[in-house]
Amino acid sequence: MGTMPTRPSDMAVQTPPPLPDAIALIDEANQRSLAFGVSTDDEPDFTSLGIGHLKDSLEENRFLFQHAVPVMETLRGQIANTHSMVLLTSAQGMVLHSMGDSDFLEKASEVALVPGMDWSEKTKGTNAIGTALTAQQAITVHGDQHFMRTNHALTCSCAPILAPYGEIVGALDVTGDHRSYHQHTLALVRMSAQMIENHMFASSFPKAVRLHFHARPEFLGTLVEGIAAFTPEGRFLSANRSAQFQLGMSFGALQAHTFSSLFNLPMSALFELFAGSAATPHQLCLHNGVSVWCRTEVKPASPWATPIVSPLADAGAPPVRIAPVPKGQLSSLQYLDTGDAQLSAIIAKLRKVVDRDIPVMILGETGTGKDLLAQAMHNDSVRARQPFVAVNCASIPDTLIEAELFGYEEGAFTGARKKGASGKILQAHGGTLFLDEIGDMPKHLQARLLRVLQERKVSPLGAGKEMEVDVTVISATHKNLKELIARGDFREDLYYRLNGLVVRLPALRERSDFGAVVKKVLHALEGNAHIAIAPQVMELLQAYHWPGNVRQLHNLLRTACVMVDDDCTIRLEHLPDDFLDELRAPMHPLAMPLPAPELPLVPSVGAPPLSTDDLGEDGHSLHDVTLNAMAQMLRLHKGNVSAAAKALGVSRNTIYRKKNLLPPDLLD
Ligand SMILES: Nc1ncnc2c1ncn2[C@@H]1O[C@H](COP(=O)(O)OP(=O)(O)OP(=O)(O)O)[C@@H](O)[C@H]1O
Repeated sequence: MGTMPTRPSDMAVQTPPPLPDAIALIDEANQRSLAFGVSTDDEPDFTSLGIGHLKDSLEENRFLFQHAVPVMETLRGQIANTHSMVLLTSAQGMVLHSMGDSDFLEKASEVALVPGMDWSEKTKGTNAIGTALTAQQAITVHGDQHFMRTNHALTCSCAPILAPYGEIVGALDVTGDHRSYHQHTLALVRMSAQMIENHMFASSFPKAVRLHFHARPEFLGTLVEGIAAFTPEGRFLSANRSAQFQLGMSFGALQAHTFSSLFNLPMSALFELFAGSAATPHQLCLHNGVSVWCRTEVKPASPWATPIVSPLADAGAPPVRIAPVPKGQLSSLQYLDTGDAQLSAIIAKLRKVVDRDIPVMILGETGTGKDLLAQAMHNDSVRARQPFVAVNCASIPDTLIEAELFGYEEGAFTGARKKGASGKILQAHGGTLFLDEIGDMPKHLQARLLRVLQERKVSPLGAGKEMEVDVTVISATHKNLKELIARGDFREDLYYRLNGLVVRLPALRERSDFGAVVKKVLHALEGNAHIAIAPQVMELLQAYHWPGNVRQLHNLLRTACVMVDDDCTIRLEHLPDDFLDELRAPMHPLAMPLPAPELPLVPSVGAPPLSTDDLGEDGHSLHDVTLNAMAQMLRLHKGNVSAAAKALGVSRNTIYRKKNLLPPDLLD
């Protein structure tokens, strides 16, 4: 390091103390920042790239964008109310898309954290986005670790995203107020980046032989399974991170291999093995002697893995996200009718309009089940076998929404794909078009949408011709459209076109069937229907105000189900810390003396960072991270529970309680 100043300010680093690896990365980044001529006192640069570049970059990164947005939405749900935002960037560090807490979004725009801005180290010095992209690894850059003083109020965790052919295509970042720092954020960001990678992988090799494998059969179909793609002749095409880890080889090294050199089996034997049922896993032996469970079936691990593409979708284009037909029990209006009088009345009304070509508008707070209700209506209609296409108007940037909705012809604009694209309205032909967050539809497109609804014809950009389209339209919003109309932000004629029947879903706190909803959610969380809830916890849950409604309940129960002990009962100690903290807060209406929290279950300072290969099952819950931290520490300490517990800052009993959830043979 020589005598070069390696820190951007003379202030001491505040919380969190960085891991040694991170210190080295930040030192190197600071040296690069100096070499680039960035000054610690530079002001945020709002002019660097501009909107023209953004449009081109969005078009260039369309595939990444489509697969990242649904994951970003999930991540946003997990970090809701933490004064943070989720950002997607290009491989060069340009912000492509952002979403998050509205109060923080406002502040973020003051430090140029908005789409179109460049966060490479060249312009911003050390920062999580630029540094993760340069160092090609996930990192948290906190407070005054940022090179520029103007960014010292931020805490940022970022992970690069790899394309199916191994190159970095972008980065996923969570940035927040430095006072809202949380140790789990980096692991969440890593898992989410890996999820995006797996979704891109799943839609990249439709004709290849895809092998899903893991040493433990229960991990097949989860975020941590290895996926490798081969040509039908057995030539290696690609492998995700977990596959590379399990096969013990980098992407580059794998390229010299074939299916038979990696799995000790000729390709023909693989076809024979799975001839009966591709869904049944079989055990194979890897070239390194490790035995793994495999399947070749392309099972949708998520809504994005095997999208239903309507006959009109263009052949060569990366598939768009089309909302999945939900699982059996989630599929009907009857399923959603769980005894609340308001909801029953709504469902009775909706039953009357199904198949009557009456546009339905669903109002309701976030997480009340608007999307689910729209899917239920579709599934109960004669259109059930046709596509259900969901468009979230809030998550598509203004610059892309026109092309996304209406489609475009070859060469319609700079960067347009060779064969053009059909657009989501045409993709919904014969089925249902669900326009979520319709209040966010840009004003200039409202008139075009109105014409489509009135004339039942679409003209893709640059096509110069109209195509007939037959869709049932369901829209939803949590905004007050009447207010938007009064402000001139929403067209009144479109409003009247969409509101054939308007229903307002009650907030969870207003519902009288809380117990039934809890049961339904536990049921929907596969394998957890048998889990009970202690009366004290049920009372607390019932009295809570649930700002995130059923989504929040779903997330909380999913976490609690992972934490339960052998008696399968959710007690207070199984609830997430942030939820208990909220209840403990003196200002909270339910504030009550709850037992003190256990120390956080994260690796102590100096412990190695979590590896994505050790991450938990569904990639959504903080407690998966907890289990993985435990597994990693146990491995590191060769199964010594005392040492692992000490490193994690928890009691030995905490680890023993999770014994059944940890990989076998880990505990001494
Ligand atoms: N009745 C229910 N039973 C089980 N799960 C439900 C129910 N209603 C909603 N959920 C779950 O809650 C979550 C949120 O539901 P959904 O996406 O339909 O809400 P939303 O109102 O459309 O939210 P947003 O306005 O934020 O888009 C989903 O995980 C969904 O499966």
